[in-house]
Amino acid sequence: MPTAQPIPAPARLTVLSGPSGVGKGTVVAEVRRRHPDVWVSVSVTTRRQRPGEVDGVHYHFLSDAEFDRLVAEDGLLEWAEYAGNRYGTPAAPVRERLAAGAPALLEIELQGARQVRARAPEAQLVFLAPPSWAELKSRLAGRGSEPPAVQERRLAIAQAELDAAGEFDVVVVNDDVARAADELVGLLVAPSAGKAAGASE
Ligand SMILES: Nc1nc2c(ncn2[C@@H]2O[C@H](COP(=O)(O)OP(=O)(O)O)[C@@H](O)[C@H]2O)c(=O)[nH]1
Ligand SMILES: Nc1ncnc2c1ncn2[C@@H]1O[C@H](COP(=O)(O)OP(=O)(O)O)[C@@H](O)[C@H]1O
Repeated sequence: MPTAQPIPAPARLTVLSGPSGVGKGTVVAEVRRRHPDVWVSVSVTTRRQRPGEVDGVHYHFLSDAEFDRLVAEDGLLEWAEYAGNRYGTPAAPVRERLAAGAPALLEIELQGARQVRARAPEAQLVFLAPPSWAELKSRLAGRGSEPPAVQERRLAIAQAELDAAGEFDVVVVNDDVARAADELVGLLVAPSAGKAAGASE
């Protein structure tokens, strides 16, 4: 568990989580298409680069040793192992962004979201949910970026992630990309409405 300094408050930090294949990347891309000024953290990962992914844009792709070094240096705001690879949020860019009073968006998995909650209780946690389990399976398979065994592994994790949706401040259902992007934009720009207005029971 990282021990770097706490994030300055009250700047708005939003975390978007949800199971693999639910459409996090697609919805965030739509938000950025409409609002290029929305800043999204670029994570580091030890996962292998997929075709079409650009180093430094989609992720910073690191070796295990490079990732170890960042952890040792306390350079990550949070990090987690997911389906056999490690992923983490570089702390400095997020801290700079928030210190400047500008919103920051992290797209990370459940363990990382919990770490952010522990370190920055004022952060807004948003869970992106699929309209149904069948639809989640078909999106993950339809993307075709992982072999079936990896898809199965991600679906097993997805079940646990869906069970944790109640820990989040807001649940956004990704039934339609444009609608879900609208809802996310509303949460990003509302100064503090997310936690109060969107809190799920
Ligand atoms: N904790 C944590 N999770 C991350 C980070 N970056 C990405 N993830 C999550 O890692 C999981 C796997 O990401 P990826 O391999 O890109 O697959 P995809 O999101 O299904 O396309 C997803 O749930 C991401 O949201 C990070 O910096 N920290
Ligand atoms: N609202 C939606 N309706 C139908 N398909 C979607 C929707 N959102 C995303 N998808 C598709 O689902 C697949 C997984 O989306 P992706 O953004 O890669 O998910 P994640 O980043 O959560 O793993 C992609 O093929 C994407 O085009």
